[in-house]
Amino acid sequence: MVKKSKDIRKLDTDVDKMRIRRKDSEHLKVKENVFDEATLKALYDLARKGVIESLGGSISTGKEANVFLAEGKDKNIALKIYRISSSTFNSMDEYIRGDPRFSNIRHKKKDIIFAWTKKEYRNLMRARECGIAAPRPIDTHKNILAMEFIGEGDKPYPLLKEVKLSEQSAQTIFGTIIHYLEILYNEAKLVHGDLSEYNILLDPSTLEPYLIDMGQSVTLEHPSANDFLKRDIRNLTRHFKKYGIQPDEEELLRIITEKQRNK
Ligand SMILES: Nc1ncnc2c1ncn2[C@@H]1O[C@H](COP(=O)(O)OP(=O)(O)OP(=O)(O)O)[C@@H](O)[C@H]1O
Ligand SMILES: [Mg+2]
Repeated sequence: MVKKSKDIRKLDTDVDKMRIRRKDSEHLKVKENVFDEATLKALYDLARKGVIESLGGSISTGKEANVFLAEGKDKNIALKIYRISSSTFNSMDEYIRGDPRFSNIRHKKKDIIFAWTKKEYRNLMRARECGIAAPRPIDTHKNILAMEFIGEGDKPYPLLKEVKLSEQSAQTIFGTIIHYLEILYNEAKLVHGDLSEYNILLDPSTLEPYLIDMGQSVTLEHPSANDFLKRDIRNLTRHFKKYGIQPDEEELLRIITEKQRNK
């Protein structure tokens, strides 16, 4: 039998704590369908590499992925684990097909999910490199993305959706987000593609908005990039309307895309 390192044994205990029952040495029955055998193996790999020291609690259970708090090298990290049995993977396929960076992947379900996870890693990296506030990606392996934890202590920052703002703060935050969209478009050459009050975390003390959930973000060559951008703008203006912010969506689109059009 392969000897397990201390860290991995610790991970084992943590996984047990999360009510994963060991059926036999080969099969592990999982809570909420998160840790199938391949995912567990991927978690072990990341533990062996020193990326994960222990697993914390669940932060979120989404349509395609679960997010967990984890302990990384002397700091908290967020682990986004895409479900291999995701039912919405057909829509992932659609986003990846139009993206030239992924033209050579075999279109097998698992490969698509792994490519999607890598895509989120790269998108976050590109956004960060251009100065956008977004979680710093730490590592990606199979269906797991390890990234900087955006929060205070063990508590993630609230979603923009959950925060009640003064009109003045709302105006500032809206301005920052539009500025980020412009940088994302012109420098990172990306469109977020699922931007809304659900995919922005807000630092309550500095009011810095962090863009998250960039798996579906596409490069400008994607045939639907401009439609996605229009939708992102529409979602944002819809949310900010309650603070009396009512910009012309066409005008925002023009501002964000201006530099590219003049090239
Ligand atoms: N880096 C992070 N730090 C802290 N909390 C995070 C981080 N990333 C995600 N979260 C939390 O987890 C939630 C879900 O994350 P995210 O939006 O990326 O996935 P999702 O919406 O479940 O994705 P999908 O809809 O594609 O399944 C977020 O709303 C946020 O509360
Ligand atoms: Mg989300």
